[in-house]
Amino acid sequence: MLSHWRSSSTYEVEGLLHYKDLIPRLEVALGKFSKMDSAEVIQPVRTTVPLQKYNGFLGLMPAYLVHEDILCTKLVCFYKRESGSTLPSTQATVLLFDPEYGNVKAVMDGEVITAKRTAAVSAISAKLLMPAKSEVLTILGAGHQALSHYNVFTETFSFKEVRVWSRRKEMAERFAQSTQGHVTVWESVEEAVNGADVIVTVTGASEPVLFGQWVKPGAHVAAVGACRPDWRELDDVLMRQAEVYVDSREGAIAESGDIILSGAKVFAELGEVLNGTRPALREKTTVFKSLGMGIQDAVSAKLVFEQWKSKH
Ligand SMILES: NC(=O)c1ccc[n+]([C@@H]2O[C@H](COP(=O)([O-])OP(=O)(O)OC[C@H]3O[C@@H](n4cnc5c(N)ncnc54)[C@H](O)[C@@H]3O)[C@@H](O)[C@H]2O)c1
Ligand SMILES: O=C(O)[C@@H]1CCCCN1
Repeated sequence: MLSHWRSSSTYEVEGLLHYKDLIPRLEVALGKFSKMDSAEVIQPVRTTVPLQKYNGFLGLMPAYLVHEDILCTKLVCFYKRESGSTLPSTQATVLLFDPEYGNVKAVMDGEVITAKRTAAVSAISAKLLMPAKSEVLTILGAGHQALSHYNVFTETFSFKEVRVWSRRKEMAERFAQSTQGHVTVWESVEEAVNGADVIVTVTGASEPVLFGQWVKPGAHVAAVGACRPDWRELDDVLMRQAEVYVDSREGAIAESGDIILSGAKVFAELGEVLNGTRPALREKTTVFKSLGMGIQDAVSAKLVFEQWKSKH
């Protein structure tokens, strides 16, 4: 049984979860979810307990994939941190159950799972929706998600140029150094996204940082931050001019400030595109609004557990 904690388990999970295994399983799970058949997938919208005093929330994210027999929940705390804070913004633990007996089979660190499965789903969105000839990738934000997105996007696609912007330039510089200089640092969001084919927003912002007037027509935006109904990363212009895709419609209309406050219509779930029931409008400007789903943690946890068992 995996029952280690924090740093050692982060390290352990890191070595057991690989994008090449994760991406196909996430595609299958997203497709099943979008069939809206409770005989296949049961995943309520995440329950959130606001921690106003600390500018954060506790999220409970249970899911059951019936045929795969994966019963799982993630417990995640997320905080909006002041610039310069050294406290972590996300801490998470994933519990994998034996669905027949109800016992917990494994307790694993959820930070790597959260980082990798979120980035992998953004990569799936880009595979489906980015312009056919995409050369420039811009990442807004320079934290954990920025790194996992950089890793999976450069592993999966061949961009000629990767740019980063962060609200603190030194963090963007540190990020660029960690990639051995394969990323260029930009002073302003407007300059960083100028001409970009793919833009990943992975900030802790609660007000828009990316404005539609700066985005090249036809570009694809994977919008990963702003996970509360009153938080924004994207402005109304972008939300209204783009075709909006989501991971879960139900989650998006309950939790996404970018969707709720702009009044933008959701065009499709990624799973609907994967199932062939809604089109991938690659030639249009597209936004994939990611909120994160329990099924994504569940398939990741199963993979980690399988890999761990094969080594013990
Ligand atoms: N969609 C999902 O499934 C999912 C999963 C995990 C995290 N997230 C979200 O992704 C975002 C990034 O998470 P992370 O783990 O990389 O966090 P992190 O704390 O490691 O990094 C956050 C980055 O955002 C920047 N930032 C913070 N506040 C900002 C502001 N007001 N304006 C501009 N930049 C700001 C920070 O400087 C840092 O570069 C968060 O909003 C988090 O809620 C989404
Ligand atoms: O789906 C998730 O895991 C994250 C947790 C933090 C806030 C946003 N969503």
